[in-house]
Amino acid sequence: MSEQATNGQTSVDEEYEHHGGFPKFTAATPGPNFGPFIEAMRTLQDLAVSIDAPDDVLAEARAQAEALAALLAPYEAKEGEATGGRVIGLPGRGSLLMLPWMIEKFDAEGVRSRGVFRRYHLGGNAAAHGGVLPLLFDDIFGMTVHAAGRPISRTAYLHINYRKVTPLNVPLVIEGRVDRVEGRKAFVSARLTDEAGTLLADSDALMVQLLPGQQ
Ligand SMILES: CCCCCCCCCCCC(=O)SCCNC(=O)CCNC(=O)[C@H](O)C(C)(C)COP(=O)(O)OP(=O)(O)OC[C@H]1O[C@@H](n2cnc3c(N)ncnc32)[C@H](O)[C@@H]1OP(=O)(O)O
Repeated sequence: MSEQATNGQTSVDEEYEHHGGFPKFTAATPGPNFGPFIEAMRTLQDLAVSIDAPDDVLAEARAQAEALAALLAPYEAKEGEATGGRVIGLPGRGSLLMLPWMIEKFDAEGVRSRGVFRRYHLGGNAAAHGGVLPLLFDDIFGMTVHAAGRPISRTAYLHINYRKVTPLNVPLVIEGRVDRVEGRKAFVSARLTDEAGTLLADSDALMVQLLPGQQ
């Protein structure tokens, strides 16, 4: 992406053109411990939602968790500067919020990502919580419009058809594409399938490019 004006300053127009009113994000290149740290945090989330432990074990876990929070608190950084969410080579771009999936394809034809829903995504009956799927679809749509060369846009609506229950810990694939563009509006769609191609959910959404200066 070309972000610099000829005088070395990022022009407002260029900033808007590429970021659509969102904060400017640049890729982060953390040290080798960041990825394993985030993965360990996900394992903790899996355990936090699934354990049935005695209270003395919980007392020790609480103490260790509070110590870890105290260790990290001095390093809290603002949006756009925190490492999480800016590491393209890590699952979920290194964000604990995002699904820990890896991008396989990112171009104007569309975006494809692959991964699993984990124990901490459990809704009921061994299936993913229905509220987690919009997060996956919304993020793939955000990436899809960006990969198509449009500024990062804001989701106006997002509709999901839940076709089959979404299993945990089974490799799945999501593919998104831009179906049509009308000025500021990009109409996008995506399909979530298993590796055999069985459709689990599909979605369509409207992504609206922000106007200059729009909050
Ligand atoms: C590698 C890095 C990648 C990084 C990738 C990571 C990116 C993640 C991206 C995540 C994206 C998000 O989740 S964003 C967060 C969730 N979304 C939001 O919070 C959006 C909140 N809503 C808004 O801000 C606003 O309503 C907007 C911006 C969507 C639209 O407001 P506006 O700018 O005033 O425009 P407005 O005139 O109302 O609408 C523009 C056109 O869209 C149509 N329109 C607007 N809303 C709707 C609607 N719900 N359903 C139908 N049509 C609609 C209007 O009719 C109009 O059509 P016409 O008359 O012109 O034909």
